[in-house]
Amino acid sequence: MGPASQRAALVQAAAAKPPPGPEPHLQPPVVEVLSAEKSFANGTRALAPIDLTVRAGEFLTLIGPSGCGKSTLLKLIANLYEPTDGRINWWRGDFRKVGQDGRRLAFVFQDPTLMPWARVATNVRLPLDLERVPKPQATPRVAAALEQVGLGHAARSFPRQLSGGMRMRVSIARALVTEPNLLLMDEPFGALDEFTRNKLDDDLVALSWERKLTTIFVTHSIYEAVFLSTRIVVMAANPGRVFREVVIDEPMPRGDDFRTSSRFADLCRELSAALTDASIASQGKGAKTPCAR
Ligand SMILES: Nc1ncnc2c1ncn2[C@@H]1O[C@H](COP(=O)(O)OP(=O)(O)OP(=O)(O)O)[C@@H](O)[C@H]1O
Repeated sequence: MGPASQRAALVQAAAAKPPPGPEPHLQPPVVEVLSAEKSFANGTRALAPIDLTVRAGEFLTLIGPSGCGKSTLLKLIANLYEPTDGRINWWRGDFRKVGQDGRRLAFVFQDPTLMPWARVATNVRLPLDLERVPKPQATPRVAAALEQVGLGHAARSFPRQLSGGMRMRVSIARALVTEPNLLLMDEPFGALDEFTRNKLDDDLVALSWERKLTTIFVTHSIYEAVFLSTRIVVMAANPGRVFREVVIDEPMPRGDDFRTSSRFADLCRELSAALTDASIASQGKGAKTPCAR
């Protein structure tokens, strides 16, 4: 099966599934940010106290002017940074809960950061090698993760032989191979052309819905945020803070029908207005207005 038909199969499989069970607000919390704030050693106050609960199955997007602390908040949630004050709960406990009982977190960065000398399959296997998963168990998991991103045929290729979109798919496969339930993505498609980005957005919506992933996503794109998210948190800067929330109650999985609908256009307008307000609220210290894409 070629990548296009694999993608279509994935979208179809997702569409064939029954709708998810309880309402989003009744789902258990996966991440609770409890008055967490962050200042850096150089005195930059990146985040004022943030309160945010992300529930199982949500696709939550952080958007806001440059420097409002989206990446900092994501890194706090990934436990890559420690809050200066306040705390974060994962599955209602501290970070030791992560990794226990199948509760897994994976992070996808904007740069795919692949090992150039290693084949695609070896790149995807890296987290399993680090966990010392024996090769006979790791190999089928790597194959399954590559199939999921439509790259089953590219296992033996080297990163230099792949397009930018394919390299990003490898990076996503490397996250999926760990079978995460919490996926953190920091502007993963920001460097890609619009066509490739739309295709990856389509696949991500199908994947996260089918696998009931809880996803926290950072983007500068209004269209991408509306297309992917169940909820969007608009942040303001100076200091970084939650400014407004926009709920996208369109059913999953979504496709071009939604992308070309008047409802989509209305939601983009609503988010654009919220971002303009957030930019105004951030002004005074050089905050930039986000782009429309
Ligand atoms: N390691 C660091 N040391 C000092 N200051 C930092 C560090 N990382 C980020 N900052 C500062 O913290 C603030 C928030 O940065 P952050 O990268 O989280 O914002 P962002 O919203 O993700 O920005 P962008 O949209 O431009 O990627 C900025 O003022 C930034 O300069």
